[in-house]
Amino acid sequence: MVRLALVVAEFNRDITYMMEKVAEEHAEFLGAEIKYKIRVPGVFDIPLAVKKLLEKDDVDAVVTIGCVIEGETEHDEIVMHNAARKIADLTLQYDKPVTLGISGPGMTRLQAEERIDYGKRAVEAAVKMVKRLKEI
Ligand SMILES: Nc1c(NC[C@H](O)[C@H](O)[C@H](O)CO)[nH]c(=O)[nH]c1=O
Ligand SMILES: CC(=O)[C@@H](O)COP(=O)(O)O
Repeated sequence: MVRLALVVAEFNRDITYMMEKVAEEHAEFLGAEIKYKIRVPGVFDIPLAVKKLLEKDDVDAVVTIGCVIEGETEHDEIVMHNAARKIADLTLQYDKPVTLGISGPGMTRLQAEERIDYGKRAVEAAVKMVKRLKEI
């Protein structure tokens, strides 16, 4: 059984809550176990939580869930690009899949509501990566 950990950003909680539930439902459908779930204030805060979870021996992969919605400035770009870069760095550093279930940047709230399935996609990718990496 694939053992997952979820890191969920609370910022835009009305949207990330739905992303979280869809992701959990898909993990159950795939027969994967969610061993840990941690909520963080926002997407920018995700990498440290990912690092702590990757250090656990009973975690095969980490799924990140969040939603970055544009404001009046380009702050959304800063949040997303830095978080995404560190997430990519961590997956290579710890040799475990860390998948990106974070929508945005440059996104309106309506566009975010249309992308609730990003968390589901990230669960799918995490399970596939764990299984396929074991084959090589
Ligand atoms: N604007 C969004 C944020 N901003 C907050 C940061 O992610 C972070 O929590 C803060 O800078 C403190 O470290 N976060 C999101 O998840 N989504 C946004 O649209
Ligand atoms: C992406 C965010 O943090 C967002 O709340 C920033 O809004 P603003 O660009 O208006 O400061």
